[in-house]
Amino acid sequence: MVYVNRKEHFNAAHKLFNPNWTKEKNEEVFGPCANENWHGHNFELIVTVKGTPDPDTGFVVDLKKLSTLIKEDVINLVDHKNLNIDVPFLKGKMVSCEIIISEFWKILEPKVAQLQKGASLYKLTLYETPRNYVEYFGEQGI
Ligand SMILES: Nc1nc2c(c(=O)[nH]1)N=C([C@H](O)[C@H](O)COP(=O)(O)OP(=O)(O)OP(=O)(O)O)CN2
Repeated sequence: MVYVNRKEHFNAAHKLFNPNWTKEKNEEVFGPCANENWHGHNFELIVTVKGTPDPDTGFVVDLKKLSTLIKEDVINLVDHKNLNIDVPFLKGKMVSCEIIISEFWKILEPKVAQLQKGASLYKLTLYETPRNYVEYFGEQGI
């Protein structure tokens, strides 16, 4: 098996805010991330696809096709958007990295499987800041 990676980026605004809590409780739990007038991040999304190289092309998956898929099905929906307001698949959800990455997985997993026979989505990695990032392998429970 070979693991092939494609990194994409997007810029987006959000706030971490539980509507069932008071403003004070949100500020206590989320700190500046609960700022009611939003804040922004430069996100990086790394998509890892697993498979065996095709004998004719040497590719597990064509990285150009993978990049186009990620951009059309995920990046274009979140780039320069307010994640709490503008993105239908995040509506009503807490927009932590954990929730964002699991929603990305639901979109990408079936589409990646169609790119090349035997190739499958292995892992997503989402950087919210250069120091804060999450990884998701599609395990259930979220
Ligand atoms: N488990 C999670 N914890 C936190 C999340 C998250 O999505 N999942 N998100 C945030 C904030 O949105 C944001 O990431 C915090 O930004 P910031 O504190 O500026 O980030 P840094 O740690 O990189 O900045 P430092 O200057 O190093 O503190 C918070 N928690």
